[in-house]
Amino acid sequence: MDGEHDGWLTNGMPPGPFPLPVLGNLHQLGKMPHKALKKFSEKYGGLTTIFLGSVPTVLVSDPVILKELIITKSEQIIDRYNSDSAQIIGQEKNLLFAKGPYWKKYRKLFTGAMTKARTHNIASRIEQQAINLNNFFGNYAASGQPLNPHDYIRRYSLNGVIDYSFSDFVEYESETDHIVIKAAEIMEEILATGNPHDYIPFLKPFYTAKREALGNAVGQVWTYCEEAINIHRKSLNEEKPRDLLDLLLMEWDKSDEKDFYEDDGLAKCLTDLIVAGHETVAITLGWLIIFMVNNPEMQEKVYEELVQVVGKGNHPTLHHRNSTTYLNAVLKETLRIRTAAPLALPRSAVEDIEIGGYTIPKGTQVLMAVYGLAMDDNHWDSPEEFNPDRWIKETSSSDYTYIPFGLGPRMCVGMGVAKDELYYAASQMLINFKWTSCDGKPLDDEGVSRIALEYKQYQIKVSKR
Ligand code: HEM
Repeated sequence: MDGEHDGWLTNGMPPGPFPLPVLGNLHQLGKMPHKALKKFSEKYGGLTTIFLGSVPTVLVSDPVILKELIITKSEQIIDRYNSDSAQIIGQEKNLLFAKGPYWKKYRKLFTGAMTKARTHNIASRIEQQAINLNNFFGNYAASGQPLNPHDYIRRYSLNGVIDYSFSDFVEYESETDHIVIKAAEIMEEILATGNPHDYIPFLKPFYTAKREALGNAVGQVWTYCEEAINIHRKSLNEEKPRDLLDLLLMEWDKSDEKDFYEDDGLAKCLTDLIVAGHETVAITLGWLIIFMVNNPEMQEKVYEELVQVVGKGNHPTLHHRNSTTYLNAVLKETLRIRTAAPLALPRSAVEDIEIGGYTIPKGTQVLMAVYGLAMDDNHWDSPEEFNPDRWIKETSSSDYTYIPFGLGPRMCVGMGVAKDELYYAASQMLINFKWTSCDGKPLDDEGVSRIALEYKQYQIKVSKR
């Protein structure tokens, strides 16, 4: 079947808006691309072709087609699409952007080590970071000053990853020149705004300085990870693994494919945990605070549930998670309504794929409409409403319409860590403090669209319970 680009035939690809030379449809995405893309899906259907500059891209927004493509045909869509920036970040040697058998082998190593991390209670490192964050908020509450939580929740999410992975962390109170914080900030700033040369290759020469800055920042994190590998290898005690890196070295040692792995590849994959795990968790916590401030009765309900399950003066732990139904629903709803990765991460068609009566040609970039699916009123009652009860009443058809961590064999490898980090921080923050707006008005809940769907920074009052 031929798709129509508003009258323009696309050789069997799904329909979509008419693309301009050079720009493609970039000019139609505006300041909120996730919303513009949702409108395209509504107009053209569950498979829509758009051109991001010169990059042909298929957006998948139908849950049935999504399941067929990402689960049933998973091998045909397992690779990532590598933009120029992605190439700089990973050189196709990292988990985020590598392809084929290389990716599979490193993914196996990480999945194995992360599963073992559960039995060795490595998540207790994250718990300690949540306690440190709350001690910091405690000092702030005592001062009575308005708080912009942005920098501190970011530091928590970074600490969560580097403590869990390397037994390293930075203090909340101090100015720090920790190499990873500086490098992560540079990387995120460069990536967040999007890079036109990723879509319009002839612009590359105009972005030399930016490309070099990205390469230098990521290079510093590789060096940090390589040094951590050396130190861990010398001090590893297999009886008492301290963190994820210890467990990775142990998995490597017992692997049938021991000779395949290299320090260079491991360092690049470890770098991903920082790149992919820092902003995403911090942004989700930032949104959680907004929705709790704007819905004081829900905040109160979470508090009461925590007091009942955990007891006042006690630290919530993962053992309490199964009993805090309402808090779990609040976290799920936050990840639905303001998902940090509204288009997940781009996949690439490994070969020509026949689906839904159309062809997705080999090499085409494929995006999952994470935001579009989560906000589709064909699948959700009043999707624009923050309503944790929808998860308790189970009235939603959430299977393939709720995919904040992606789908299939290439879904987020850090999902378990992310959920632990979110639970620890949220439970501590909400049992210990009351969060209110400074002027009694609701906080902005629209946000700004950068590479992630970010909140606008805000100030709030935090008072001790
Ligand atoms: C709220 C927090 C997070 C969200 C919403 C999120 C979301 C995602 C999504 C949508 C993908 C792409 C999945 C796909 O293609 O199907 C992904 C991949 C990935 N995420 Fe996360 N993530 C989060 C936290 C984390 C954390 C904490 C880590 C590390 C500890 C992490 C590490 C990764 C890595 C390494 C990949 C690439 C996996 C691969 O290609 O094999 N993420 N994440």
